[in-house]
Amino acid sequence: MLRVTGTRLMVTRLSTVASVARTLQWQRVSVNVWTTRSECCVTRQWTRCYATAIRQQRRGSCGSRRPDLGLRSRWRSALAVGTAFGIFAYFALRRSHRAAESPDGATAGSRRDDLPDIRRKDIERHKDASTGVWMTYRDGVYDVTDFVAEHPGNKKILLAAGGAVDGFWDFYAIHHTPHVYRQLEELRIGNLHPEDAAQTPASNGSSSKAFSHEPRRAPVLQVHSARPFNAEPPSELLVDDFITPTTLFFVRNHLPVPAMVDSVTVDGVGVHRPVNMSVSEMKTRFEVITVTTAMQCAGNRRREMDDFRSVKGLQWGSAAIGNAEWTGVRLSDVLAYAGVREGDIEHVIFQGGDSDAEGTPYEASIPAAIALDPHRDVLLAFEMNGEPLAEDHGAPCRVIVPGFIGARQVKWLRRITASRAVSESHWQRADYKIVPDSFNWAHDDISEVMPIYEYPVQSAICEPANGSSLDADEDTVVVRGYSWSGGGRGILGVDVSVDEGVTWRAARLTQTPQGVGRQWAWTLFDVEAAIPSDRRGGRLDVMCRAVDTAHNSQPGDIAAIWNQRGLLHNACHRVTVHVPESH
Ligand code: HEM
Repeated sequence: MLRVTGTRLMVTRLSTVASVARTLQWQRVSVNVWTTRSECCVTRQWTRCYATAIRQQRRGSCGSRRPDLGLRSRWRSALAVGTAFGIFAYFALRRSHRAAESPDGATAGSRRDDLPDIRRKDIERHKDASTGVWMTYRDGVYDVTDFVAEHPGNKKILLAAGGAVDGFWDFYAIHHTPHVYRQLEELRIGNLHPEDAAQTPASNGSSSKAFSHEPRRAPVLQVHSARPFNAEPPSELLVDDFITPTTLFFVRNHLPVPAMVDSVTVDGVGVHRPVNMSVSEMKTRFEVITVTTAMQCAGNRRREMDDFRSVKGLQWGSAAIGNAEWTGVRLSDVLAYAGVREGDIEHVIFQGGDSDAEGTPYEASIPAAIALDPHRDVLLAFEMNGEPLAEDHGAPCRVIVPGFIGARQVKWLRRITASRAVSESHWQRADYKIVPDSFNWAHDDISEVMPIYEYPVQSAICEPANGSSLDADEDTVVVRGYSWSGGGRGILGVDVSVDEGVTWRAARLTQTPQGVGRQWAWTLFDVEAAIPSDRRGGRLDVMCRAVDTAHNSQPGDIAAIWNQRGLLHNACHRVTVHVPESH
């Protein structure tokens, strides 16, 4: 990899260098030159590029004539354009560096004067690993070859190989975040040639139709992605109620909300009696129960992990969690009715009604031992907090798997399949997995990595809010937050520190009685702590850490659990507040 930080030019593969050089008709430029990690060396190459272009313009050359790149003519050209180019290059580079460093919706994919123009026909030739994979976004050209294996959306990215991502991102609008723009610009190799830019196909409007079932949402939600909708409430509001109001419950949609269909089928290995039933049939055929359980997105607190070291994914704060009362029928009853027996199957697959641009539905699976165990309280739920499910939460019926990450609790449930293997979906096989730093994306197989199911022990401070200012009249600070552990493990205690972890105080816990091993609901905690006098007029760090009933505690720092998808961030939580001088 050749990285030239001075110009923010990043070229990821030698083959790319060669291809760019070919594109620009630099056949005589030795690729060896490019491997030198010297900024001025590369700058010289770009100088040549401009020089050649200017020479061609003077000659009225259409570019089909190969420029003379012999040593003497190179120097003559460089001298001829030297001064003018220096001034021009300085301002051009400065402008494009700014765009490259912190691209936003306006600057991502905009032209950069420090990069070459590349013709569409050359981009179209780069469609697979043998040629390298290139694609465009607006006026930008990107080499994503090495990124494909690491792409959180897996092979989907190849749909845009050799072409434009713009239309795909109308649908997968989860990409329109500063975070993705930044990653994208790191892969930048050039500009789409101005003559080809006009031909980039516009959106055909199909994404608007796909998103025609989106419901109205509470304005209080902080939106991370509008399409598909992903949002969380302000964390201070989370601790006001033990049961999170539905309108404040975080929403994690991978795909557009589908049209409502009231039918769930059961099929697959060992199914002697295929089932196709509506919610009202479920209610009459099976016992209806209510389970109080927290649900947490596997990406909750990702933003903190990203602050430590960059990760890939939506920048969730600490409120991608909620605690609700879910009413429905036991999955174990439904599977028994269909004739499925333990021993026949290894996994149960859930298919949602939401599907991607190619019509592939969202899918996830859970181990059969969990699905068939009535004590695990896995539900086909049709009510949340005493009301029929809201559209954003899977109406009319969704799966609830207490103690598991949210991604396995499939919304808009259409189909349940008893199976010997896990779901084939990319969300099961390639995403929602944590790989070690040693994982080699080019050679190791992500589908061999264990999927995440249960959540580890977690706690977070919701009040005071990070970055807020305490009241000057107060000598104490009231700290409130939530705690939870996956797998039915309850919370034994939560400790809070206001002196950088030197001393800790036990917080008061608010819990609901649930059976041992079935403690699905969260625990709220609060404590009032004296503000250390030496903090007046400065900042105060407030920390919390929880211990679950299996005596697991939260890791002290992020380094040990950092992973590139930013999943399961449960390191000790810390907020920093300002303490004014007392009056
Ligand atoms: C070209 C550069 C691209 C970059 C830098 C990129 C980056 C990302 C990132 C960071 C995510 C994680 C989002 C999250 O879960 O929070 C993601 C997810 C995804 N991407 Fe891309 N992507 C690219 C191209 C594409 C293309 C061309 C497609 C489709 C044709 C695509 C389809 C998807 C899908 C389906 C997901 C999963 C969404 C989900 O599970 O919610 N991506 N991508």
